[in-house]
Amino acid sequence: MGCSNTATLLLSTLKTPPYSKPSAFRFLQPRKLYPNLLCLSGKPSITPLSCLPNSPTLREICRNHLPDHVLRRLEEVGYLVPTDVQMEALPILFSGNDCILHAQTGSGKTLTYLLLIFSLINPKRSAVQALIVVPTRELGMQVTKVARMLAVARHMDPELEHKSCTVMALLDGGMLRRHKSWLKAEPPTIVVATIGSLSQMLQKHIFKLDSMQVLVVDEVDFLFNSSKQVSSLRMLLTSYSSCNNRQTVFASASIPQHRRFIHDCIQQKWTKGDVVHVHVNRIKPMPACLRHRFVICGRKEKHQLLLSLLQSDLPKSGIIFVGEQSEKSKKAGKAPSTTLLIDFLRTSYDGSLEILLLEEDMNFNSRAASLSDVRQGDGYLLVSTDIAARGIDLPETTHIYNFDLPKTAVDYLHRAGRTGRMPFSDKKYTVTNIIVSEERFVLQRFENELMFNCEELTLEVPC
Ligand SMILES: Nc1ncnc2c1ncn2[C@@H]1O[C@H](COP(=O)(O)OP(=O)(O)OP(=O)(O)O)[C@@H](O)[C@H]1O
Repeated sequence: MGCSNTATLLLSTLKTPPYSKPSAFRFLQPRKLYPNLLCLSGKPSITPLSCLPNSPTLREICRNHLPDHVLRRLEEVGYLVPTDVQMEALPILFSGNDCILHAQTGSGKTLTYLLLIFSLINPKRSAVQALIVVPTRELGMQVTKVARMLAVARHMDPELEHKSCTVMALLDGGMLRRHKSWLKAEPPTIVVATIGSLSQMLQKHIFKLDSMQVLVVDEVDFLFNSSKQVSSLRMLLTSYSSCNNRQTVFASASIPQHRRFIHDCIQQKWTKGDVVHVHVNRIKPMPACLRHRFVICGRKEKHQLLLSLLQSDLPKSGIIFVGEQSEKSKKAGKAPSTTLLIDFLRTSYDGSLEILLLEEDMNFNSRAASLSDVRQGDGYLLVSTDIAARGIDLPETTHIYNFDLPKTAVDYLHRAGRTGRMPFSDKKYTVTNIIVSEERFVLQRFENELMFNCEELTLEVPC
């Protein structure tokens, strides 16, 4: 495209909230309702707790709880300094408490709960000792990869040298028959599962939870909100296992109505009564490294505008979020917006990034292929629906584009959080919303709810 596009930043009414003090501290806030309940809440801080002078290393926090070979493995892969959520939550988890990990996207919740698991499992025992429940196959594959990365640590004790812990991914779209034989022959130490596949195994009594010491539910708010998954999840939490026999961890960057949720956890016996709510960056849920912008245009100009943005931003890698196709549009036989956008980009985009698609309607193999291409390539533009919005960790992503606005503020938070996933980097990452003028008030609502500021960007639309 030969036309120039000059980006001019307009309107930057930065909100300066009274809480943005550059101090980092924590406080204990006992709840009236549950005197035993601890709520650890880190106030927003410019300096992360983990970067303050004299803050402990990850090894120091984990020293008396993790075997030495796992500690060494952590350092080999570069996990030296704890993130804030790791620093706050690990001592609580190691002391045996159930925990609700409530911290920003990209803050390191996965490693937090995995370190608890590795502190408790005994590789000599042939039984499933930890279960991690995730909402999607893609997130399950990612968590499995991190768990296996820790599991390859070689034991120094010659008796245990060849007895490393095993990690099974029991995910929708997998080969359940093969898993069945594996579970019967030699149960894995850790299972990462989607609720559908797990429930099938539990119903057929192929899989028992008698020896489970840790149960983790990742993206817990999403699972409780999903009409397809919630009843199986409740069964897992109460009928198939008892909170007294296990340590329970719920994790998410968003737990709307968290007091209500904690109340339910205790009442329904999903957790023990002294569950601790670790709430990091309580008042500022959106990572500070994200810069948010919006561009207003007509509906028909969106494709061209996205192209102009890609040409001026030059992302290293980016994710373009598109809304799900409505049932009405499907029935009318129309092509989904994802297909239209992919076709447009493949013919008009002349940059170096690979254009890839990820959406729910693709079969599991194509979905896996897209993600593996994303991880192996030199740079990508991933066009996706909200299936990529939760948990997916692609640290190379520098730009997020909301080609269609998400439905809720929580969805916005998770989409935006697919970038800015380098805990100790001081780089800035960009989230851009391409909206029509009537959507401005929706975006404003998200800004108010999530306490961030979105700047307007005016582009000279190409002729
Ligand atoms: N202590 C650490 N040091 C360096 N990098 C870390 C550390 N802990 C986690 N990370 C990295 O931070 C990135 C984000 O971690 P993770 O995927 O656990 O985030 P999360 O809190 O689960 O985010 P989300 O809510 O979006 O799922 C990962 O790439 C991970 O490898």
